[in-house]
Amino acid sequence: MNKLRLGIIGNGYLGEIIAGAWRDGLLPEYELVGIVGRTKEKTDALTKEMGCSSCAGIDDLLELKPDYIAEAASGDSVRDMAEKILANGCNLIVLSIGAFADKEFYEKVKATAVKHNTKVYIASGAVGGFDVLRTVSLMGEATAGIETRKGPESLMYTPLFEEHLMTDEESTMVFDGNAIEAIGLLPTKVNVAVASSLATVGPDKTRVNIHSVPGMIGDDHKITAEIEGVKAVVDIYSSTSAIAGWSVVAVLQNIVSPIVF
Ligand SMILES: NC(=O)C1=CN([C@@H]2O[C@H](COP(=O)(O)OP(=O)(O)OC[C@H]3O[C@@H](n4cnc5c(N)ncnc54)[C@H](O)[C@@H]3O)[C@@H](O)[C@H]2O)C=CC1
Ligand SMILES: O=C([O-])CC(=O)C(=O)O
Repeated sequence: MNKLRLGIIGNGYLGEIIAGAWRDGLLPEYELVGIVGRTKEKTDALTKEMGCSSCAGIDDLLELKPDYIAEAASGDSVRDMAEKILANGCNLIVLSIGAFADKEFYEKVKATAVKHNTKVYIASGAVGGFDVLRTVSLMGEATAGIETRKGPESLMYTPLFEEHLMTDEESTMVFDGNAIEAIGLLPTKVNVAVASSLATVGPDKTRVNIHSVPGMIGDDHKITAEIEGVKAVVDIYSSTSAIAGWSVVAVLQNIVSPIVF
């Protein structure tokens, strides 16, 4: 059987995890054809290791006729490339889901996918349980929210950081708003909030709280979706964001598996 052709956008931490899983034989139904990166030297080194093409941009990658592209780059890359990818008959797996907090863009992406018979897969990223969260949200007028806990160091260089957080002994709520506001303030750190909101009641209606927890390493995300008589809580702690890269590997396995989780 012909292998499905796989491309990756992003040559960083998560892109390397996806490529490494392919190299290590976890995705035998796929051929990794190319990786797009912004830094040529780094992309060349990674693609040499993988034995695939080094691509300077999305056009180079699309010339290789991929069936699936996994994005592990940035919100801007999704904004710039998603429609082009889908219109070229290629399916897209997204990690920088924050781009979809923009309803108009999200709707355009959906319409492009429908028109070209392609699909967008929202990877579970650093969280998960979208199946049950979505199920509960279908059952009635749900309320949904996500509470994120992280150490103060990981808030440095963001608008939420304040020096006292580094010496505080108690945890502090540093953000209370919706998923649109959250991704606006932290464009690379709360994709999980936007993904959870898309699975439930939408970015404008999903409540997001972020707590700075002294000494905490990694992130804990607790997502709740609730209607009268049913409550789902999904709580995921991870010391690094590697789980997000692995979630793309899980999507790619689901796509070819006779059993879908
Ligand atoms: N959904 C989720 O739960 C999570 C999502 N993420 C998101 O995944 C993405 C990747 O994260 P990491 O691998 O940790 O970041 P990283 O910074 O290690 O790697 C990203 C790489 O993509 C490249 N890149 C950025 N924009 C590009 C573009 N337009 N074209 C080509 N290459 C581009 C950068 O040069 C960089 O090497 C980020 O947007 C991050 O916010 C990260 C963690 C969890
Ligand atoms: O890794 C995490 O815990 C969450 C994250 O960066 C994101 O949602 O973008």
